Amino acid sequence: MLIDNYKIASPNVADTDEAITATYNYESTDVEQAKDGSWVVTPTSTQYEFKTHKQLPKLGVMLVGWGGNNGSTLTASILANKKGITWMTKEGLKKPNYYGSITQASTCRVGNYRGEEMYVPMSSLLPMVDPNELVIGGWDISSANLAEAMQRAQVLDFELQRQLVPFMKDLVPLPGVYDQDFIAANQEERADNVVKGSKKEQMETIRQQIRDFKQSSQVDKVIVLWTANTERYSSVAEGLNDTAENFLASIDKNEAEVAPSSLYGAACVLEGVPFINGAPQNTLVPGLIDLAVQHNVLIGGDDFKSGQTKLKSVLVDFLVGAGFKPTSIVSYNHLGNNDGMNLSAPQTFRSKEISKSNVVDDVVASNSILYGPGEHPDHVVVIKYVPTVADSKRAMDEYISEIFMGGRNTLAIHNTCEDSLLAAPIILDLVLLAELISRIELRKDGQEAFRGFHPVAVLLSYLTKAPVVPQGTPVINALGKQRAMLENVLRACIGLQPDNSMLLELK
Ligand SMILES: NC(=O)c1ccc[n+]([C@@H]2O[C@H](COP(=O)([O-])OP(=O)(O)OC[C@H]3O[C@@H](n4cnc5c(N)ncnc54)[C@H](O)[C@@H]3O)[C@@H](O)[C@H]2O)c1
Ligand SMILES: O=P([O-])([O-])O[C@@H]1[C@@H](O)[C@H](O)[C@@H](O)[C@H](O)[C@@H]1O
Repeated sequence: MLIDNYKIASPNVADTDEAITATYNYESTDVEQAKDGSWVVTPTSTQYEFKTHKQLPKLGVMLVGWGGNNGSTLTASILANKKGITWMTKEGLKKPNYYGSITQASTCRVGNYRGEEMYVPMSSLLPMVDPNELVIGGWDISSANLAEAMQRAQVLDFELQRQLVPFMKDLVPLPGVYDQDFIAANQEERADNVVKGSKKEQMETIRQQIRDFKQSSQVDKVIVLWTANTERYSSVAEGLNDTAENFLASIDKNEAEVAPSSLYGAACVLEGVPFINGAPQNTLVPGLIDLAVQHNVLIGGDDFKSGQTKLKSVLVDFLVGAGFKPTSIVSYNHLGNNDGMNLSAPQTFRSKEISKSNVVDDVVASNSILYGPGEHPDHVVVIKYVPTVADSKRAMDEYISEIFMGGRNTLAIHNTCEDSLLAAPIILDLVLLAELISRIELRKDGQEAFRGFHPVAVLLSYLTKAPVVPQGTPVINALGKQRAMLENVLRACIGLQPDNSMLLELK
């Protein structure tokens, strides 16, 4: 049963007009190796205090690549939800929704009432910005307005598009920073709306555009998210982008190897604006991460985890967790949108191949019963550009696993859907959760001052194929663990322990 009108009755939770403050016992373990080589696992309990500020900002979102399939689809969908626009289709009347968003369409278990499992919307756990109130803007190297972009994307039903055109035709992307060396050559014909000048001048232009947007839209906060084309990887080198100082110096020196996406990231950090990378390239080079940490500005990424890879991070976790040994994973897909066209170039495909391939590493490494040192399933990723299917991506996967007594199990999966209808709600969650995270402070027992989370927003991992994590911390790709990490931190902020599924009270 779903309940959305509830309160937490706990002596450890104080809920005032300004903030929700919760004292929380964090139960974990400490693992040490004894002198004789044996291992000792010691349960630990650490007291944390969480403070979540409740004042919701008028939130502005600036999308890099606003005129793309994802950007135009998200903009259209928020307008349709906000205005309650319905549309007729051959299957009947359709209503707008936010399916595919965990904040807007998923629930969390809070307990059992007289034998019935009780759930609450994830969005009710802590005060969260209403997506219908977002103010959206952004950049695109294509000058097409958002109505033209929506039509170009061929994602939404015609009857819905027709009703949205009046609300979108006057939304025009800001000129973007374009460097043909970083995306496929086939994108050049699209690039009629670009910022000229040196890299330093381009970065300063982006900074000014952010300030202008904040001023003109009268928002309290801005979050910038990259949903522009996938770039090739940037080289990472000492003296180039290994530290904040070297990274900024490289921009000053107009260093060719500084990618447009990293320029947007630098502009955001210097403006104190969170920056999230929804594509697979290594935008967040070490120097940019260092800059974000120095300025304590939230950054996150990489690459929305939307469909084929999201399923992979569940399926391999299930197989290995069940004691089966995946030995071959082949992921093929074809799509016909501009993303697919951009990915038809080897250098941009390579960026995507990396993010789609590394997603099983944590699960494989978790089971040395199945996998010897350095052993890994065969893993192949293929992406082909087929214009006819447009945004309706066709994904075909084959998983072969060794099972009991020399047996073999083969799973063949076919998955078809508009890629942008998977990505748009993920963009929404990234933005809403990044804003929420920035309002949460915490302190550990005995520490005086509250502090924010580490600027590298590992809590966004559920939404990304290749989570960027603070240096020296593990990369978790298994979807269940990623979701648990996020939900349990939100639960801790209202004094609730993780839902451990033990149901001891019923046994
Ligand atoms: N399911 C998904 O759609 C999905 C999942 C994961 C990641 N992604 C990534 O999201 C990104 C967007 O996907 P899409 O389908 O919307 O692609 P798209 O090609 O339709 O949109 C990208 C937009 O970015 C613009 N652009 C390119 N370089 C720019 C720059 N430097 N500055 C400003 N604008 C720029 C392009 O003109 C285009 O309008 C891609 O990188 C894709 O790999 C998509
Ligand atoms: O579905 P998924 O693997 O999460 O991600 C998608 C890929 O399958 C597709 O090839 C690519 O074009 C999209 O940008 C997205 O990355």
